[in-house]
Amino acid sequence: MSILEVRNLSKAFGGLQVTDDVSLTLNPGDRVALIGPNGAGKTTFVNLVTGHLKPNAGQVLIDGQDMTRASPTARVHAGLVRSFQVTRLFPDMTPEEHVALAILQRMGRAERIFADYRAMPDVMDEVFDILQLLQLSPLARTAVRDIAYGQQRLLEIALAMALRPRVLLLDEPAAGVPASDTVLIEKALDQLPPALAVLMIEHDMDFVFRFARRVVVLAAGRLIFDGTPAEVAADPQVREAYLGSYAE
Ligand SMILES: Nc1ncnc2c1ncn2[C@@H]1O[C@H](COP(=O)(O)OP(=O)(O)OP(=O)(O)O)[C@@H](O)[C@H]1O
Repeated sequence: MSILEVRNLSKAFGGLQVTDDVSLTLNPGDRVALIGPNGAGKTTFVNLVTGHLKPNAGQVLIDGQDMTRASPTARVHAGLVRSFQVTRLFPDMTPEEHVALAILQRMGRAERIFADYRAMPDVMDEVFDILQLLQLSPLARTAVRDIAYGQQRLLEIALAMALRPRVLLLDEPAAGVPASDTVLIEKALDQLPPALAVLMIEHDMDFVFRFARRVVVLAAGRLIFDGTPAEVAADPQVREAYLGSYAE
C-alpha cells in the first residue's frame, strides 16, 4: 500500500492558482525528486502535504488514513516528517544535544533534556545511531556554530530521522552547500533506510539525477510529468518548461 497519497490537491492565493489538481503517490522505498521552475508551487505543495497550509480542494492520505484536516503534529506522528531548517538550529548546542532533544520530544520526555539524557542508555544509543547514519559522529560534541554548513544541513536530516519518519520531505538539502561538500550530503542520503520514502525538492539537476529513481515536475501549479530520470530528460514538455540544457 502507498504510504502517502495526495489526491487532486488544489490551492489558490487570491486569484493565483498555485496548486492545481495535483495527485501523487509515494510508496515505501521511493526516492522522488520534485522539480520545477521558480514559483512553480513546489514549496506550497509541500506545505499542503505537511498541513502547514490548508488546501481549497483535495485530500492527503498517510498510510491510507485521510489526514487532510489533521495538524502538522498529527501528521508527524503518522510518519510524515520534513527536515528542519538550519535557521532553526541552536548555535551553542551540539549535534548530540539536538538529536537527544528531538528523540526526547518524540518520546514525550523533552523536560529531561537539561537533566540527564546521557544517563539514558536507550536515548544515547539512538543518538549514536542517528549521528552515525548521517556521518556526524566525529562532530557529536562540537557546537553547531563551529560546524560547516553542509554538516549543519545533515543535522537537519538527523533531527527529522529522530522522529522516525516513514515519509521524509527534504527541501533543497544541498542548497547553499559548497560543491566540494555536496558529496557528503549525497553519501548520507544513500545510507537512509531502504523502506523510507523520500520526496526531495531540489534545483541541482546533477544531484537530482544521482539521487532520484523517479522525478515529478511541477509547472505553474500543475504536475506535468511523473517518471524516471531518463524519461524526464527526454520529455519535450519538461524540456520546454524547465530543463533547458540539462536535456541536451
Ligand atoms: N502565502 C502566499 N500568499 C500569496 N502568494 C503566495 C504565497 N506563497 C506562495 N505564493 C505564490 O505562489 C507561487 C508559488 O510559490 P512557491 O514558493 O510554492 O513556488 P516554488 O516552486 O517553491 O518556488 P521556488 O523554487 O522559487 O522556491 C509564487 O507565485 C508565489 O509568489
